[in-house]
Amino acid sequence: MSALSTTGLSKSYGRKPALQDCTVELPEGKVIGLVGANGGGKSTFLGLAAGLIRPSAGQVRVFGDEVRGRLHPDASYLPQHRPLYKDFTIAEMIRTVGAVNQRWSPERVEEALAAHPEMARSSRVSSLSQGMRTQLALALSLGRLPKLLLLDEPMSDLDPLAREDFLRLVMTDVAERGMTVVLSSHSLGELRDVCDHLMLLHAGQVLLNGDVEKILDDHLDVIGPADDGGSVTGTVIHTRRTGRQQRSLVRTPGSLAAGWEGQRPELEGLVTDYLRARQGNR
Ligand SMILES: Nc1ncnc2c1ncn2[C@@H]1O[C@H](COP(=O)(O)OP(=O)(O)OP(=O)(O)O)[C@@H](O)[C@H]1O
Repeated sequence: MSALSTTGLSKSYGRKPALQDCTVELPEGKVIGLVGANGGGKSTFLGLAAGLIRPSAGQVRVFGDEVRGRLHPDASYLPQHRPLYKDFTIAEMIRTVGAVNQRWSPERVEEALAAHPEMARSSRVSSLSQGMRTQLALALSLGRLPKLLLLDEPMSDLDPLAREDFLRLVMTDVAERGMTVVLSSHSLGELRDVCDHLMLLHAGQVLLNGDVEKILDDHLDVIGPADDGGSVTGTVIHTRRTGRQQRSLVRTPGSLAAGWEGQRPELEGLVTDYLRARQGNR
């Protein structure tokens, strides 16, 4: 079964479409990287999956159950603005979230915070740095022992060591409990290390959705003479010309003509080429 599936899912704010006719299946037990340019629809997609945003059309299902205006009991959602009460202490926050969740593991919260002795349980949320708030919010999300964890740009305010700790915590639950993670990020380098599956959104449309290795296998970076573009077979996603050479990202390439060389693309370059093709060269 898919952890998360959508059918014809659309969301408009007024007349402005933020997500258009999105039909995807996101596999269970995998780490799914949700990427795209600013305003591409990533937060909207995650908000819809969490039941916090009402669709304009279409459906979202989590483990087969239609999401209707509330978070699925097997899901946790960490939005970009961390959902914490500023006047509460850390201990009060943990108790409060624990009290409203039937499935709750205070031990998991403590494990998640163990690497941060500086976060005294008597500290008020208002006194925590942005990164500390993210760590607390993640610990609370993991305390629900979710089967699906939805994370909206979770690492944007973490330092490099905290990012490593963050990913290690999440990957432990993926490995030990088969948790599925949908993780939006602008840092493709970071995603490359942890993601099995990639979903690329641009202007509310799904440009790519699939297993990362399969996506990379389906593409080729080809380099050849600038005046010989007609020899390239397959779907050319994006081309750049420099002097007498041209470099193209090609989907489902055929055999290469004489004078051309090809190599498997890197994930970062592939995503950038898809976005450049939509936005014009910059
Ligand atoms: N509450 C809202 N009211 C009106 N428009 C909105 C609202 N939320 C998002 N939008 C618009 O919907 C589109 C998608 O926004 P969204 O925040 O989902 O993108 P994103 O991919 O998460 O962007 P970013 O990478 O910048 O965080 C954008 O054009 C944005 O301006």
